[in-house]
Amino acid sequence: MKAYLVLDTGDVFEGTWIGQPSEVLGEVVFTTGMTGYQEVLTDPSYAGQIVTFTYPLLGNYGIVPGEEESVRPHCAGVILSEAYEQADTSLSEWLHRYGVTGIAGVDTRTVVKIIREKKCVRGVISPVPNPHVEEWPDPCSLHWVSQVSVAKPVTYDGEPFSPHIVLVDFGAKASILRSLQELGCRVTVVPFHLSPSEVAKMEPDGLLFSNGPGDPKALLPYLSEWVPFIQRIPTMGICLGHQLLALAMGGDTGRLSFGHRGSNHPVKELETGRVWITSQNHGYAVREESLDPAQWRVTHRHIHDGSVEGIAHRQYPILGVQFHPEAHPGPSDAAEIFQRFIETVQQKRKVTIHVG
Ligand SMILES: NC(=O)CC[C@H](N)C(=O)O
Repeated sequence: MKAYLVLDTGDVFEGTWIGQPSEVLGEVVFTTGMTGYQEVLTDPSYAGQIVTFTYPLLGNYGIVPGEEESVRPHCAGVILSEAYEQADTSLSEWLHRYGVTGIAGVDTRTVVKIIREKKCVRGVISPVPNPHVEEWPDPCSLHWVSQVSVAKPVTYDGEPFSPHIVLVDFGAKASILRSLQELGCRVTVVPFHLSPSEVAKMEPDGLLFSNGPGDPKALLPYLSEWVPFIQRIPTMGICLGHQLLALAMGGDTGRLSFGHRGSNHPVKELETGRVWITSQNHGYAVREESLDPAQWRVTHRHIHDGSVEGIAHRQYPILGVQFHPEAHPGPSDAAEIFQRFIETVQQKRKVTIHVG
């Protein structure tokens, strides 16, 4: 049986199935990393999306236990050129185990060119070349975050006297938790819908708003409640979390013309002029013109399109980064962001202890 990739632009690609043969639909995005397919496929931020890998060979180093970013793959589907099937655990077997659908043998270069030209492209992986689509999934639905956030709070002990960070889970990658643990922190991961006053009872020294899937505006109803807390408790946001902090404080977000996804995105730190190669996965970004310069400082910018990649509040201890300092996949040039956040947390603790 043949597999077809049918785009809403009218383009049709014929290929072969990998993973679980079934019909899936979603936004078609592309990622440019040369390695790290397992981390990409298990990154919860891809929930609802069909991911095209631009690197032409996938599966060549198998599936490596411990390299997951969550317990299972979350993307709706996978598009690739060639799948290598000789590894101990093959990619196709692994996708099949989790019911994830994929199509191989696709001219991914052409798919990417179409996305770059048309900006937002939706598609279907189907056993027929003319599938009937009743309704496209809505990226601005709460469904995506709801299905990837933890069900109830979980605490991970840290080193004695270490700060307590509450990680608000919108679909957090495991490497974010690991990065905080490496710095000795005690971490409590909480569901995204837990009320901020419940979180405050946990006496966090710092808050971290995680990455996650979908349009950040789906979370608007939850944000105003957080404002008094993020003005008081040092808070950092990563990717979706960064977008949410901007929205909460009156900023706006919008779609990029096409997303930044891959392990090779250059970002400039404006204060030092240093360029980091960063890991990225986002289709939305904070709109610079929506940020009041009296309140916000843009700290990082994408070298390719100049979009906002980092912000810091001038008055409150809030910082956000659009890229992924936890890497996985990709380089750890930006890992020091965690260090800086924890320093701010420690500073605030000292002041509080001193004053209190
Ligand atoms: N990795 C993320 O957190 C992605 C954020 C958001 N879903 C976007 O696409 O922009």
